[in-house]
Amino acid sequence: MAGTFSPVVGSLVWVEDPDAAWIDGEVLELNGDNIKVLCTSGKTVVVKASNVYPKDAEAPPCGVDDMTKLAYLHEPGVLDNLRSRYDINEIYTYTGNILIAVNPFCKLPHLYDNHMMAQYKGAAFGELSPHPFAVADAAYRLMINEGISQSILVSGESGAGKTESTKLLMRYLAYMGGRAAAEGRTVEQQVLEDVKKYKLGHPRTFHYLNQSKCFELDGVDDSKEYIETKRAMDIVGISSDEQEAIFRVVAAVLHLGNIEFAKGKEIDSSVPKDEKSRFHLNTAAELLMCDVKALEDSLCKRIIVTRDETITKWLDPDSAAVSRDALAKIVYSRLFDWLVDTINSSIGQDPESKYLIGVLDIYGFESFKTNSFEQFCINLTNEKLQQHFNQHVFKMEQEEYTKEEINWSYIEFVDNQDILDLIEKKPGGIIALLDEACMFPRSTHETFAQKLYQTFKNHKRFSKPKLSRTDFTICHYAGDVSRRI
Ligand SMILES: Nc1ncnc2c1ncn2[C@@H]1O[C@H](COP(=O)(O)OP(=O)(O)OP(=O)(O)O)[C@@H](O)[C@H]1O
Repeated sequence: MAGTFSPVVGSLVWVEDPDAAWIDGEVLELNGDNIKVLCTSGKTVVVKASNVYPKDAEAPPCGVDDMTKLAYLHEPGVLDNLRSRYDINEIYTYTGNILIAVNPFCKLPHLYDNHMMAQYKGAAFGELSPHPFAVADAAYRLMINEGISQSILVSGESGAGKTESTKLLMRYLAYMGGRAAAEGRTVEQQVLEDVKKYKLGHPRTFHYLNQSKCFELDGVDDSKEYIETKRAMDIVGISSDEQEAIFRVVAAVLHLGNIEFAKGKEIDSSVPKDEKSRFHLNTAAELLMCDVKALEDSLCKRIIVTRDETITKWLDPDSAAVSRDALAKIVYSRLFDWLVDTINSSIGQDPESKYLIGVLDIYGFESFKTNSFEQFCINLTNEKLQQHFNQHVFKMEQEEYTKEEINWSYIEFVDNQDILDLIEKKPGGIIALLDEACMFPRSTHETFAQKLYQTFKNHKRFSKPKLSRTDFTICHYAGDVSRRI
């Protein structure tokens, strides 16, 4: 866009600013390739003509709810529109059928209540203010009326608010297909009964909860969240007996975490450390409905089954603590898996079903000073989705315009294919190099680092890299490769 725009004296423009990202101003002088701009901040800057973007003087001060209505759909125009809307507490904006959400970093309960869901039910897309409920409703209606499965992709950087948006989408879909919850006792009553039944106390007293030393968050009311969680479980059809079992298991995990061990009578053996540890052991067994001696043995002993015999080995206190944490993790993880299965079948996921709505909430793009291999994989997935998005949205839309004979100008977008090639292309791409390096012992890692350095150096986006070979650090030879660029 900047390339095709020829500013004249008096043009309103956007110029890049190191602090504010973009700042608007008026062109004062043109001098060959350079132009002088008087910014609204009062400062005058001289910039390359190819680096300024036109500003729409007629843009409404409160922004537009669908950015396809903008005169110029370029980065400063999009950001300015989102900021104008954010200033009037409008965090959602459409770009066609894409919903853009800006993280409000505060609770906005009035936006998401039952009344809101009722309003969006069946409303034509675009008729009401942009909202995740509108996206979910459109997907639901398309699936029901056209008999086509739907996908909703939620993407964005880490912490942008994807999971919150996903929860809203799921809440709306559950509302469309679920049933209402029954409320009885007051919030306080219910929370207190719980605390009592599961022998729980303040989070500060539980090892698994007190590591961060953060027990309260501004704007988060734990009792309300608890009731919300129970209500959500009611909505997806988890019975009260099952809910009771879920809370019992979670409480049991917390009690397990508080069992400490001391040396026992036998060599290298262990026993619960004191009365407090015994109390937590007994409560965990009670909540898990298992024999307390069997639970103690499972923590303090290891049974090794060989072809000929079964050997019981005592564990020392440190090993018993490891065994305790492993048990807590596996119980919690099984509970999680059970919840996913139960929710899927409760909300009617039927393996025979012809259609479905998939909601993908991916890990957000992350960039730290030192990135782990996991972050590298997360970022690759994001790059691949971006490529899919580019091809699907830009290509498809532009084909549609051509078909309809609509007068349009080609929309420029940054093609990230070169990044994907750098990572995935065979041979010579980072993954291929990693594969190669992981097959050989540590001694080959210097060669690997050299090849990786060369790959970056040859790459067009890094053709003048401010990199040195020591910027590539390789951790274990089993394939855990840390990347520092
Ligand atoms: N619509 C919203 N209303 C209120 N708070 C929000 C909203 N969206 C995001 N937040 C706040 O931002 C925080 C981070 O959001 P969230 O966990 O959804 O990010 P994410 O994009 O899923 O991050 P990651 O990729 O790291 O998982 C939330 O814990 C919440 O405090």
